[in-house]
Amino acid sequence: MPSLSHHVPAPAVVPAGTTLTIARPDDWHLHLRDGEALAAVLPHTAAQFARAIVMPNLRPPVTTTALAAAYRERILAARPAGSDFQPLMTLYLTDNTPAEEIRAAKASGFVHAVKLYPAGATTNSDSGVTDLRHARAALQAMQETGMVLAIHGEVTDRDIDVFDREKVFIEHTLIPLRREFPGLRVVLEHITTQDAADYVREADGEIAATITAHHLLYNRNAIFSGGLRPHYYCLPVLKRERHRHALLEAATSGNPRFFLGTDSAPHARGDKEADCGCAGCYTGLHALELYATAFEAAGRLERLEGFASHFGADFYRLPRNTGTVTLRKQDWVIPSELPFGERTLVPLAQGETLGWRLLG
Ligand SMILES: NC(=O)N[C@@H](CC(=O)O)C(=O)O
Ligand SMILES: [Zn+2]
Ligand SMILES: [Zn+2]
Repeated sequence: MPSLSHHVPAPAVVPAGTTLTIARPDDWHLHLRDGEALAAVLPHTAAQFARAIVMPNLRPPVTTTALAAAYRERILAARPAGSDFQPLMTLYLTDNTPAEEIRAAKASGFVHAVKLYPAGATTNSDSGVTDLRHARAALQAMQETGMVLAIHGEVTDRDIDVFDREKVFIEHTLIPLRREFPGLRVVLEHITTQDAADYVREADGEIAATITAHHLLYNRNAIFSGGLRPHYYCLPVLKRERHRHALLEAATSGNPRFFLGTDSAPHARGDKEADCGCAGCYTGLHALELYATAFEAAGRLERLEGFASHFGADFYRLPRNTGTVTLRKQDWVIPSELPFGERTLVPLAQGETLGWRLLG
């Protein structure tokens, strides 16, 4: 039986040829990069999603509404002919973000979230927040205006084991932050642990979480299967099977606090296959098909639409999309690499057979 060889096997339950039609989905966590990388990856996302929350971790980062406006124009200009894809912009929070910048972002109508990267946590996070005390004025303005705070939830302390950084962040940073700003609207991004799923399900106030396809399909064995596999390395890193299982349970539960965010994070092949390889999995090409594979394995395909097409828009207080997309149960082989400007890009599960295909 064809399957993704490093993902945890599960019986296919749907016969070949079956179709699944859902409302047009959105991606609530996406890296589009800039320049020729943007041009290479945007057509994939635009074919899959109506809108996406676009992460601001460019070099230099998108720290102001003016920079976000210019980036938005570059994305719109890079769309394939006829595409109505809409980028939803974000600002990169720093130690020095003034409250007025938050108010300007809110007033713009095109900035939908402010992103917290703890300094040093992940790709291009060196301008991130070193101590949340420095960001108090901005956080206060976010709470007042209803601006969403999107969080990369990992501590950066070198003494904390890399597999524990999300859990420790929730205890040491997120809970105190939400106690100080109980009205802040929070999305905990790309959750990877049972601890995060339990916290988001049970916490008071306005909180939600995005979940990637790769964290639903793989546990940390995928990184070490027969050798070191850099294309399965992302941050927060894949965790144990019990965590994958808890994430799959959350994503397919129908709870509107959990919704789709691919965290598709393209890096050129040579930047991942390196002495110090970059973190990030590229799923922009085949995100919906990967999610459908995970939901099918859980026996919950009927819950994909809420997760992919309804709950994120509701949380962000945006209208749900009109129109539909259709997936068909049909085998196809994921390309082994894709053009990426002058370089190449390796999609997640390259060369393997995927059992769902988005009809164009
Ligand atoms: N997820 C990743 O592994 N990498 C992301 C950054 C991020 O989302 O933390 C990137 O920009 O490459
Ligand atoms: Zn992140
Ligand atoms: Zn990301």
